[in-house]
Amino acid sequence: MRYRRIVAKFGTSLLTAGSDRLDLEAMSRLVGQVVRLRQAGCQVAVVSSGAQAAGRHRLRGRAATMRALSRQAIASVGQSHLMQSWDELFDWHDTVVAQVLLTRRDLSDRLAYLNARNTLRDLLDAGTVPIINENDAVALDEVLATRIGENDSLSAYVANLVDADLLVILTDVAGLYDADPRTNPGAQLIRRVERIDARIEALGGGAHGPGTGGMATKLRAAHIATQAGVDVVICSGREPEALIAAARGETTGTYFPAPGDRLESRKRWILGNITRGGWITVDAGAAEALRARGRSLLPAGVAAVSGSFQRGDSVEVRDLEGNRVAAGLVNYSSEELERIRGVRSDRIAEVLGYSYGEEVVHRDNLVLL
Ligand SMILES: Nc1ncnc2c1ncn2[C@@H]1O[C@H](COP(=O)(O)OP(=O)(O)O)[C@@H](O)[C@H]1O
Ligand SMILES: N[C@@H](CCC(=O)OP(=O)(O)O)C(=O)O
Repeated sequence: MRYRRIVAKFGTSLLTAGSDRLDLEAMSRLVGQVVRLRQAGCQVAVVSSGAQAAGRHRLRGRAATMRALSRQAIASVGQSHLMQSWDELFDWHDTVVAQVLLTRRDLSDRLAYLNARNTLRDLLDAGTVPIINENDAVALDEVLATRIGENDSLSAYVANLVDADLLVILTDVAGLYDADPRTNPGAQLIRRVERIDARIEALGGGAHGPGTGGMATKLRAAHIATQAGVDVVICSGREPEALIAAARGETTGTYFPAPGDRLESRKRWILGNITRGGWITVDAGAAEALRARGRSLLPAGVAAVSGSFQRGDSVEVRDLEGNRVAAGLVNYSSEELERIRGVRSDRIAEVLGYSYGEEVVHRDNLVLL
């Protein structure tokens, strides 16, 4: 496979296959592909829509209950059915799934963001398939800031969150056309988009069926993800091997290559956001481990903590002479680090009463200066 860590987004229109309920056959074909990717050594996180559709179907024949419930409440009814279906289908392949429900607030709050990221990475590293949806029940419409509102954008945020190499948005059309193919029979499929500019954005129409955002929100998602260095494919999930083909770099849909590489954009972010609040001084052994051996920074190598910073900040690392060694995203605040500096990693939980992992800065989140 060309890509290793993949986020696959399944839209309502695909999961219901044009009906008014979840289509287990369509879902099981997707499951088969995810399992094969896992066997090929890929990590796959799924963003699954379909809770509202499943909820409406569950409540069919109960008109009064349906009328009394908001869309969010209907999604809560459907989410458990949706998850049960995924769980059973993956279980046939001896694959464990995990439900993760997110809101916009979880992505904008730094602590929640880091916790979600750690949980998702743990789930992927352990070989499970996280299945993510928006937590519709608490993502209130009235409080606009807490709701993403559609899963195309959510899938782009998740791709960033787990540091994916590829985001595949699987839907019920073959990809991006130069006009909405439902209303323009002569519309042509666009195979590759180098830059999502206003001309491309103008092509994205809305949804006609059970879907929420249509092509417009898929293009927005593609823009978010490619800017962060993640390649994106929009393709038809009805094609039997669509997800596998995308992971091989051979999609028959629309391919959006990211303009820069993922690491570069991440490094740019780390370097552009170094906090002025404080810095970490490391001993000679740790400085050498970072500079020459590409290692993570562990608490045992931390000699001193200066100033104040929060978990998740980009913090400068200096050697005992005060020379700059690196900058990186810290897993511990300055207060926590003060308590665990010099301590062996396996004793972090004993000292703090909890642990955010054995590294102060993971090498993936570190840039040498
Ligand atoms: N330029 C376009 N190219 C392809 N599809 C388009 C375009 N503009 C609008 N669409 C519509 O977008 C729909 C897919 O979005 P949507 O129904 O929200 O799917 P999903 O449920 O997978 O998110 C297609 O069925 C199509 O009618
Ligand atoms: N959380 C909602 C997501 C709705 C949504 O974004 O649908 P879609 O446009 O089909 O991906 C649900 O599960 O129904």
